[in-house]
Amino acid sequence: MSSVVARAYSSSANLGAGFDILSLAHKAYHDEVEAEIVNNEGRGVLIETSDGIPKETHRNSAGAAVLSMLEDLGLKVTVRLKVKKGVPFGLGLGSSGASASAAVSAVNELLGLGLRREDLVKYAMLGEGAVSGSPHPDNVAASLFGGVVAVVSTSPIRVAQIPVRVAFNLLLIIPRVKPMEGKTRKARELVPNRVNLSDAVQNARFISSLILGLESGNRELIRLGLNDEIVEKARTPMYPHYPEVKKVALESDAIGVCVSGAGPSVLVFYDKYTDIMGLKDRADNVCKKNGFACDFIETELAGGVQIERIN
Ligand SMILES: Nc1ncnc2c1ncn2[C@@H]1O[C@H](COP(=O)(O)OP(=O)(O)OP(=O)(O)O)[C@@H](O)[C@H]1O
Ligand SMILES: N[C@@H](CCO)C(=O)O
Repeated sequence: MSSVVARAYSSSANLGAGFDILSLAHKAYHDEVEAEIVNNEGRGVLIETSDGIPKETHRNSAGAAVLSMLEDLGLKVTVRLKVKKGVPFGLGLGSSGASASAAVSAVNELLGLGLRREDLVKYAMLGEGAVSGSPHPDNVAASLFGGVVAVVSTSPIRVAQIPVRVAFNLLLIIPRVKPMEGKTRKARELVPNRVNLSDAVQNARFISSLILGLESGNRELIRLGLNDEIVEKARTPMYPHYPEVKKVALESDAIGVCVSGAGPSVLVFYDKYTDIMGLKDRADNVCKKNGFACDFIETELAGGVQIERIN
């Protein structure tokens, strides 16, 4: 019985003010999903995993994503997905998105569907919706495309890859805490439906600054762009450590800092001008002051989803 294995990397979404828009993939962690055909009698998705995530298809981001794909394309096939988690979940590292991205890519290859990556984003984000209550495209766009991406349209899906003309490294500051059940769902409930025009304009300025800074290699524009007047502020109760972690990181001359996805992890952009050792010490003290230790993962931009092997 043939099978296809796909690998998708972790991601940090909501770069600066880019809530549901700007995201990047990093090599910190990855998921692997193996897809195989069980039979051609009926439509179904079976989940095999021993990594602490739901085995029910509709509660698993990978299963829900693939089922939406089979239903939308009218395919009568039952597939099995063996999900091997590498991305820790519930920490803002795009874990549910990585599984969904790897799963739809493996099935696309397995069934020879020839779908474009935008099509795969459409299905993978439905997998995200099964987990967080609302389909958001940013994590899966980063895991599928790689690099830094902007989801510029959701109907139809359009993803722009942002050219990065500046050398930077990434530091993930990951609280060593028990993942909150349904963390992203709860975080999305905190986002206001109505905002002040002044805050919306300020966030548009931040997004402009971030994208222009990445494309031009302007360090100051990147730092300015990694701010958010709306979502990060609304969600601060979920990560009270963040404002002070950001403060000490900038005092250590980080390029810029933002919350990774829906948190609680924090993403730091840094380079040769950054006192990275001092930054980690200071951030570690802040975490301890908040009652928990943190892991510090130095990483870099990752590519998009990869078909690892076809058995
Ligand atoms: N394939 C999967 N991989 C990871 N988590 C999954 C998966 N399927 C369902 N889940 C559930 O989703 C939740 C984790 O997803 P959640 O969106 O809250 O955080 P995350 O994806 O790890 O980070 P982010 O904030 O970047 O989205 C957990 O409750 C987990 O049980
Ligand atoms: N944009 C999503 C990303 C989750 O990682 C959210 O913040 O809800």
